[in-house]
Amino acid sequence: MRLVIQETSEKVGEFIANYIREKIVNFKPTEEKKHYVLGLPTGSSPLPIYKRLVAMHKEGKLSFKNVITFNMDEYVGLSPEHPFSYHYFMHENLFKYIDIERQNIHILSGVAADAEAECEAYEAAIKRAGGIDLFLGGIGVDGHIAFNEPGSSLASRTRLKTLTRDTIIVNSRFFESVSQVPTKALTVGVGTIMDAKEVVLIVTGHNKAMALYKTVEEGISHMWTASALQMHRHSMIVCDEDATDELKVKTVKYFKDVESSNRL
Ligand SMILES: N[C@@H]1[C@@H](O)[C@H](O)[C@@H](COP(=O)(O)O)O[C@@H]1O
Repeated sequence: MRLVIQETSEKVGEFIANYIREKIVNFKPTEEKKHYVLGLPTGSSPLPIYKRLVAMHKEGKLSFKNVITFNMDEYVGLSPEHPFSYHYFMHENLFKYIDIERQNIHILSGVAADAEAECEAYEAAIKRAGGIDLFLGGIGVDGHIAFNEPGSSLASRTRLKTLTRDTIIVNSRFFESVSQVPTKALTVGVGTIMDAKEVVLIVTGHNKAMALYKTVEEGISHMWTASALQMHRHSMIVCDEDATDELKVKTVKYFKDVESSNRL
C-alpha cells in the first residue's frame, strides 16, 4: 500500500487529479481500441478533485471522450433528478462540465423495481467494460468504503445495504433533516472494488483520523471495510496532515521518506 501525505485537502485534490489525468493520457483510450474505466465516489472528499478535472478539461488538457465511469453507490428511493441523489451530485459536480458520452456513465438506480437484478446487471456491465482500471474512493468516519458498512463481507459484490445509524447521521448534513436520509443504498461490494486494477482512496480531515489509523496500522477487519485494501496489489491512499492525527509518528515518517525517495 502506498500512503501519500499532503499538507491540505486542496493539495490532496491536486495530487489525485494530476494522477488520474496522467493515467488517462498515458492509456491513450480510443473508441475503437479501448476505453479507460474509472470508478467514482460522491461526498465532500472528491470535490476538490472534480473541480480540478473540470478545469483541466476546460484548458484542453484532458478529454473524457473515451472514458467509462461506474459510480460506487446510490441511495434507495431517490430518483436521478432528486437533488440529494448521487446521480444529481455527479451531474452537478462533474459530468455536466466534461465531454463524457452519456452512454458511458453508469450509476446504480435507486428506484429500480428489482434491486437485485439492478445490482447483477451492474456487475455484468463492469465485466463487459473490461473491469475497472482505477477505482477512486472516499472513506466514512467508521472506515466504510462505498456503502460497505461495518460488518460487510470483504468478498461482497454489488448489492442492497442497510445504512448504519452513524452513517445516516453523518450524511444528514447533505439533507434538510436526519429523517430525510434514506436508510438503504445500492452499493458496489468490497470485492467489486478489490477487483479494480488500481484503487485510490481519498482520506481528508481530522474526523477521518481513526478510520485512517484502522485502515493502515491495524489488521484487516470487516468492521473497517477500507482495511481490505491492505490485500490489494495496487492501492494508494492520499491523505492530508489532519487525517494522520491517529497514526504513529514512525508510520508518518516512514511513508514520507518513501515518497521523498520516490521523487529523487
Ligand atoms: N457512500 C459515501 C462514501 O462513498 C463516502 O466515501 C463517504 C464519505 O463522504 P465524505 O467524503 O463526504 O466524508 O460518504 C458516503 O457514505
